[in-house]
Amino acid sequence: MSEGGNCSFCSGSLPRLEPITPDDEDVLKEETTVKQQATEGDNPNVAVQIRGLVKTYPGKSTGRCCCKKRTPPFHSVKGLWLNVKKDSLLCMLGSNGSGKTTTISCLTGINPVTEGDEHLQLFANIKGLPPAEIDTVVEQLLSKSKITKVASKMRFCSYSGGMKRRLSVAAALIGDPKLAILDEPTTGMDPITRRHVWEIIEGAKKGCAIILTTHSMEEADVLSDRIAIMAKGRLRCIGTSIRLKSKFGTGFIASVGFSSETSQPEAVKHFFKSRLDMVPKEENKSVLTYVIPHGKESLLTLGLTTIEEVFMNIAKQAELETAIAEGKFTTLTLSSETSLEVPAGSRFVGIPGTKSPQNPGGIMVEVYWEPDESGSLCISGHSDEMPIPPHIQLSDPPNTKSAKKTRNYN
Ligand SMILES: Nc1ncnc2c1ncn2[C@@H]1O[C@H](COP(=O)(O)OP(=O)(O)OP(=O)(O)O)[C@@H](O)[C@H]1O
Repeated sequence: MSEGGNCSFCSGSLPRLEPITPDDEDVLKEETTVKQQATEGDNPNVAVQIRGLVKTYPGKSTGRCCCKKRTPPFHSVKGLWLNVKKDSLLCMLGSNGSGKTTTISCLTGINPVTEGDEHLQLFANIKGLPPAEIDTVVEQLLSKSKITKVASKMRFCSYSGGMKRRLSVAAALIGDPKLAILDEPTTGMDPITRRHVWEIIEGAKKGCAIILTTHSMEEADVLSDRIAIMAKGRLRCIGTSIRLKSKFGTGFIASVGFSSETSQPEAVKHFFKSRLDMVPKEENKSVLTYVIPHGKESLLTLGLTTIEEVFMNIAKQAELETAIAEGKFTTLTLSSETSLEVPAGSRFVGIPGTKSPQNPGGIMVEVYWEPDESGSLCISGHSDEMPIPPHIQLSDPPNTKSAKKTRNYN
């Protein structure tokens, strides 16, 4: 399919996006499976198949009259191959601007695609309910979405944002559709209402394929059969929550809580130090948190890391790639007040000029990142300075200006 009438720069046609081979084995496998199924014919277990979706927005005009310029075209989705299976929920995660809504808008036809097919093996039922069933169904809808009798007499426009969303989710799922697409269905809901909506969604999975986008990692963990994480318009990983946690999590999280002042955090710290040679990742009055690397888990009984950590690792990797490609750097100010320019998302940063006979590799810090309100990564802190351990690989940045300040990162 093509997006007729949209001209880019001066040529009148949007530039084609060169196919990008995924780095991740599961993303590559998904792409290969979809391509194979597309050639061989329909797969009865698949409700929606996205075949090489590309969405390119034309550049915008800036300036006036003779000074008019166009910004370059922007590839919002860069070749997405994805199966959504029947009777299951696929959750799409991604930072702001990663391309989730664009994908959904292309799927629902709100937005024309630039390249690719979307192939719906099952269409959502047009809800042609028999008139005799309508009253019962409406009552079920209101009770499922926990809209009270008083509220049911109010106009929809005077509902709160949370009530509107709750009713919209129930309305989307009523009448047993075969496919439901829910774009951030629980945004802005209080935790209790959110749980009601989760129950509605969970109950609707049988007989229905659901595509859901969210910024809530807990929601993704609770509801998903598979999770797809997008970054910068590309699918970066796909799989069950357990698969992603064991593949992308740095290990296991152990949180040790202290219920009274008589508890002994020092004894716990000593245990972890002597048994696993580890210091707490986070520490406050009542909890010590440790990240146990893969390989050491057999020494303790542990739970897997969270989807939030998986998401942050994927987002950091994507930011790092872009920062390196575009030469974008962020200022890291160390406790010693030294400032270094580091690519966004870099985890281990070597400090220039710290090589010594005691520390022949030099000194480094681990940098902590968190998303800001717009979803971009910003520095939330850094570890104490420490000698660079032999197993940590730091590479030289390509930016010579910054290389003067920051020699190493990864
Ligand atoms: N009409 C448009 N013209 C140009 N660029 C657009 C347009 N719509 C979206 N984009 C760009 O496409 C990218 C993907 O946007 P999209 O809304 O799909 O992201 P998202 O993952 O849904 O983000 P969010 O979590 O904030 O909803 C963004 O960089 C956005 O600025």
